[in-house]
Amino acid sequence: MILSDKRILEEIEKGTIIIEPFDSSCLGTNSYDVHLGKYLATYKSRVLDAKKHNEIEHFEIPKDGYVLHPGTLYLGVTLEYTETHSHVPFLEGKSSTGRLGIDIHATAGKGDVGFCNTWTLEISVAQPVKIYAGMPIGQLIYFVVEGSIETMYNRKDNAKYNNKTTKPVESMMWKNVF
Ligand SMILES: Nc1ccn([C@H]2C[C@H](O)[C@@H](COP(=O)(O)OP(=O)(O)OP(=O)(O)O)O2)c(=O)n1
Repeated sequence: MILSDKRILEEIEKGTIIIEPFDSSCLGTNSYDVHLGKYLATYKSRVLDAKKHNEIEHFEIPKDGYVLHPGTLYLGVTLEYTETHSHVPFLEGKSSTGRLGIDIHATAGKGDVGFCNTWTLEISVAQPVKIYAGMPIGQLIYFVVEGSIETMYNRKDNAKYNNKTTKPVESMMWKNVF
């Protein structure tokens, strides 16, 4: 089950969902529109190694926009900081960004109950496209979770992406043992 607009508002009033900044005009019928934060990042190395810490460099999107090109993975970040304490949040694209050939996540759209942070976006494009800080970039949808939870994401010792930040965060796959 996915939360409706009214239900998302009720959860915000209860404090089980936090979205900062929040603007009720960003509520869709059963979603909330999120926006592109001002920082992007790219990996320093062209060849990535899943076992190693691949470092990134951050840069600010200029006021008059920044052109993304195919063949490069850009890490972006939502302007919105979110907390979700009782539902499973999912980050999805928007039809309007999809129609510009912009993908906002490579494979990971799911969030965890207890996730408290901005969302890192794994952005790739089908053809060159100029993007702007503050543009609508995706939407959050909230699923009802079935069953009780033993360990919330923000209580997990090995939660990799819960350190509060306004910048995109690189892959922490290197912390996995394999
Ligand atoms: N595009 C995305 C998708 C998810 N997340 C956040 C919300 C999730 O709660 C958190 C962890 O996502 P995953 O469980 O998919 O990631 P991992 O399994 O790699 O990390 P961990 O071991 O910390 O669970 O990252 C994000 O910032 N950007």
